[in-house]
Amino acid sequence: MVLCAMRRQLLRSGSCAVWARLLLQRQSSGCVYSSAHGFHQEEITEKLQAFPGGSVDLLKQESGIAVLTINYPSRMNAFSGSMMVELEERVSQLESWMDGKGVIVQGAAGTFCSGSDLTAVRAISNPQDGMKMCMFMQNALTRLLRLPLISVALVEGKALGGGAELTTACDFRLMASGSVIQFVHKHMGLVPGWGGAARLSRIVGSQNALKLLGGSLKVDPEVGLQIGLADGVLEVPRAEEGAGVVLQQAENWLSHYTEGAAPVIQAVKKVVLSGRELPLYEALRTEKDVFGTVWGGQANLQALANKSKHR
Ligand SMILES: CCC(=O)SCCNC(=O)CCNC(=O)[C@H](O)C(C)(C)COP(=O)(O)OP(=O)(O)OC[C@H]1O[C@@H](n2cnc3c(N)ncnc32)[C@H](O)[C@@H]1OP(=O)(O)O
Repeated sequence: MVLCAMRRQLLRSGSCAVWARLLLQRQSSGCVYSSAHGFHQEEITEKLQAFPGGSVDLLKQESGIAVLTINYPSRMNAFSGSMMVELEERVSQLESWMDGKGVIVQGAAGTFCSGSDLTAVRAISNPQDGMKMCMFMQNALTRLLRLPLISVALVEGKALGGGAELTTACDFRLMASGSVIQFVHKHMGLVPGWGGAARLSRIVGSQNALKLLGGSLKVDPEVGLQIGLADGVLEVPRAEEGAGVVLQQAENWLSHYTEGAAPVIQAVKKVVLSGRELPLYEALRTEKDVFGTVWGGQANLQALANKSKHR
């Protein structure tokens, strides 16, 4: 409501650029829900902490590529309540990583994530708490998608339910041979609530999204490539399975897009993000602002001094 009033006032005063900047700031903070929507972060965090187990681990590497690991192998990396809270904390850490360029989201022990922990789901099955959990995860996953880092979901084994939704909160998806992404929500009497349906429709188009959700279809790497859900398939020879071989392949794949100075890579992500999320007029103005942050910057001056050629 407050934002709508501000928007009207800014539009009346012709300050569209200011509005666009405000919108982008709001977007980059990822606050889909705030107290104005009845969402109280501390209240839901406390409720989620009552369902502990597993962890979400973050490894920031000197290469500028971080690895975020969903780690609860005894439950096929399902999200416990405390893991949802940890996810949000890890996203905050990535938001303030000045040297970061990319992030790979993976599951521990050769499988991606089997969605929310059904033990917790059973215990908080009333609609009010379900909605609060849903708002919490939408906020966290929207902020993950809006990081100024290029993100890749590395899918090994199974990505089910909320796990499938998590893959859509990354810029790219790489599927290892034998892996499956499946929106099993319909079988659970549900629809996605972590923002997965909205993002999926944008990735594969609404026709394909309707098929995947309506049929709870199993997407293997071949189908994934066909419909544009997967951006690459990692073939892992049996003898080389395990021991981080797939992760290394994903890092190699991502490094094609993260080579260069961190401020430039972050700027690339920001202009694409604004193109993806803002109306054209506002995206153009944002692009100009981001351009201003790299023009005459260290990488730009260095390239000019080197008389770079692009043969
Ligand atoms: C946001 C909405 C949602 O995400 S709703 C949740 C959607 N996810 C599901 O319904 C997944 C249900 N699980 C399964 O279908 C199977 O366990 C899958 C993942 C296919 C693995 O099968 P399989 O390889 O045969 O192993 P398993 O069933 O013996 O599982 C190993 C242990 O992991 C557990 N597990 C698995 N998924 C979850 C989950 N989402 N929540 C809680 N626990 C889960 C299983 O119960 C099993 O535990 P245990 O060894 O029996 O103690």
